[in-house]
Amino acid sequence: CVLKASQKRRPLSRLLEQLLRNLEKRDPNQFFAWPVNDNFAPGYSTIIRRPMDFSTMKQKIDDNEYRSLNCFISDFKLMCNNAMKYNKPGTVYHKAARRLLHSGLKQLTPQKLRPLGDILT
Ligand SMILES: CC(=O)c1cc(-c2ccccc2)c2ncccn12
Repeated sequence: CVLKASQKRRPLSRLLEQLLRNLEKRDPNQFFAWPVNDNFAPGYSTIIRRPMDFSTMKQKIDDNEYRSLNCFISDFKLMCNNAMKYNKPGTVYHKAARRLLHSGLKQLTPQKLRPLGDILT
């Protein structure tokens, strides 16, 4: 069937969804899939002022809240840095965040993204 204009995905949204799926694959334990719950992480909401997780990023894509790739990358970095702030070095979550940040950013370099063409300009 023909997609109505309202259903047509914006090129940037399609790209961000693809990048998000790629980043989620690097979180096999799904530590970053959902907002961190204070019941699992005592005091989390007082220590971390701007929580972020993959489900929230997905919702922001669907709500067209990302005006650019850089805003998307900022939320990804925020999510990883929150985990490295709240969790002590050496913990499974701190290590997973560091690894996710480094491997994720390698996928988001201009060299990797250039083939996607002028969609990013
Ligand atoms: C990302 C993060 O900081 C995190 C994820 C989790 C988490 C726990 C269970 C299932 C999914 C994520 C968590 N638990 C305790 C302390 C911190 N965390």
